[in-house]
Amino acid sequence: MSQTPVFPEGFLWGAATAAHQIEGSPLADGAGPSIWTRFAHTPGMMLNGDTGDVACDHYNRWREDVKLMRELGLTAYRFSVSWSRILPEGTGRVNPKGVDFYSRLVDALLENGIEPLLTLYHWDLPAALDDRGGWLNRDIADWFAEYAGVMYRALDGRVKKWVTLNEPWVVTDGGYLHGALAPGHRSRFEAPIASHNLMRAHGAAVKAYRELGKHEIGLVVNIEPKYPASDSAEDQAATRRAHAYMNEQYLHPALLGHYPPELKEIFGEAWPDWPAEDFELIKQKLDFVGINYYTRNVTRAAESYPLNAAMVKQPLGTYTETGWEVFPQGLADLLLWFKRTYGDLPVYITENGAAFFDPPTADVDPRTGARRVRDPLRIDYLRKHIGAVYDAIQAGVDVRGYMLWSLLDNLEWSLGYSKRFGMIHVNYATQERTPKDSARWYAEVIRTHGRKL
Ligand SMILES: OC[C@@H]1[C@@H](O)[C@H](O)[C@@H](O)c2nc(CNc3ccccc3)cn21
Repeated sequence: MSQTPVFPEGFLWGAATAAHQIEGSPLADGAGPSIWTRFAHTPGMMLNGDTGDVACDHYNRWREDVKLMRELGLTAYRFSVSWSRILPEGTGRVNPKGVDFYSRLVDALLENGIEPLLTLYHWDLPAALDDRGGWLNRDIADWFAEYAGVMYRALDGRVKKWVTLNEPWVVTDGGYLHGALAPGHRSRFEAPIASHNLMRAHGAAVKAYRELGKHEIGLVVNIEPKYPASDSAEDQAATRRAHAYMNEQYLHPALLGHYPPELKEIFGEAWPDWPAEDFELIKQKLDFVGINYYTRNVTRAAESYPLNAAMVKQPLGTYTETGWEVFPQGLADLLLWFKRTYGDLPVYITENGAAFFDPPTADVDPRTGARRVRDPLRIDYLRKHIGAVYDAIQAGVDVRGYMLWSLLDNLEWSLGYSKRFGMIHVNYATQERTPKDSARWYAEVIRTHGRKL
C-alpha cells in the first residue's frame, strides 16, 4: 500500500459470525436439531468433546453483542440464520419463535446503524433433512427455496443484502469427501452430488428472491490463490487442478453456467454428466459475490486424493494457529483474478481474519480492574490484509465492504473452542466479553475510514 488509504464512500466495515458457532441453545424455543447438533454429540468428532450447546450464548446475549458492535462503530454485521430454528423439520411447519429471534436481532442492528448481511446457510442443515438425504437429495433445491422464502417474507426490506450459501466448497470437501465436518461422509461419489445440489439450491433460492425480494442477493465462496511450487509440468498441472477444484468449482457454474473441465479429470467415473437444465437453474444473475480469504497455497504434484496435489510449507512463512500462511498479497492477487475472470460484479470480503494464541482469560489491571487482551499478531494480519483490499480497489476491483472474521471468539467447528478468531475475547467459563487490542485498532480504522491502517 503506497499511500494513506481512503476507502470508497459507503464502503462497509463489519464483522462476521455464524449461527452454530456463537448462538448456543440449539434446541431452544421449538428449534429442531441440525447436523452439527448431532455431529457434536457423536463421540470422537469434536476436539475435547466441545459442542455448540452453549458457544458464546449469543441466543441470550445478542443485545450485549449488538451494543459492542455499536461501540466499535461497525457499519455492517454478517450473521447466519439457523434453518432448523425456522423450520424444525426443515420444511413445512414454521417456528415463529425462531423467526422472532432473527427479527429482533435485525431490528436492533438497524436501530444501531448497522447494516445486516444475512447468510441463509452456514453449514447447519436441519437433521430432519439429512435423514431424507440432505444435500444428496435433488429435492433439497426446493426445500432450500422454501426456507429462503420464509426468511424473505419475514425480513426483506430490513435485510437488504442476502447470501444463499456460505462456502459450498467446505460443505462438500469437509462434509462429504474427507468427513472432517458434518455430516461426516467420506465418498468421492457423494461429493460431486452434494456439490451440485448445493449449487442447484443456490440457484433456486436466488430465483425465489427475484419473485419475493426487492434488494440484493449473492453467494459466498472461500477461495485461495494457488501458486506452483516450480515451473515443472507436473507442478503446473497440479496447481491447475487445485485452482479449479477450490476456486472455480462454484464460481464457474454460478457466474458462467458450466464447471471447469478439470473436475471431470479429478473425479473421473465419480463425476456425473449433469442435465443441461441444471445450469439454467444454477446460473442466476447475482448482485454481488462474497469472498472469504484466509491464506494462499503453494502447490506441487503429489500422490493425494482426489487432487494429486499437495501444499508446500514456506520455510520463511508466518503461520496462524490453524496452520495457514499469512500472505496478504494473495488477497490482492485473488481479487484481480476474480475481476479478470468474472468481470465487474461487486465483491464483499465476507470473511478475513486469523487465529493466533489468545489466553482463556483476559489480563486484569490490578489498579483499575480494566480487562485487556493483547493480540499484536492479529493486528498485523488485519492491517496487511485490509491494505491488500485497498490495493485491489486502487487497481479497479469493485470491493464494497470488509467483514472481519470474527466478531467473537467462537466454536471453530470440529476444532471446538481451541482456536480463537475473534476481535472480541470470550471467557467461556463466564461468557465475559473483552474487546481485544485488535478490536480497538479496527474501531480506529473504521472511524478514519481506513486512513489509520
Ligand atoms: O476457520 C475459520 C472460519 C470458520 O470459522 C467459518 O465458519 C468459515 O466460514 C470459514 N471458512 C474458512 C475458509 N477456509 C477453510 C478451509 C478449510 C476448512 C475450513 C475452512 C475459514 N473459516
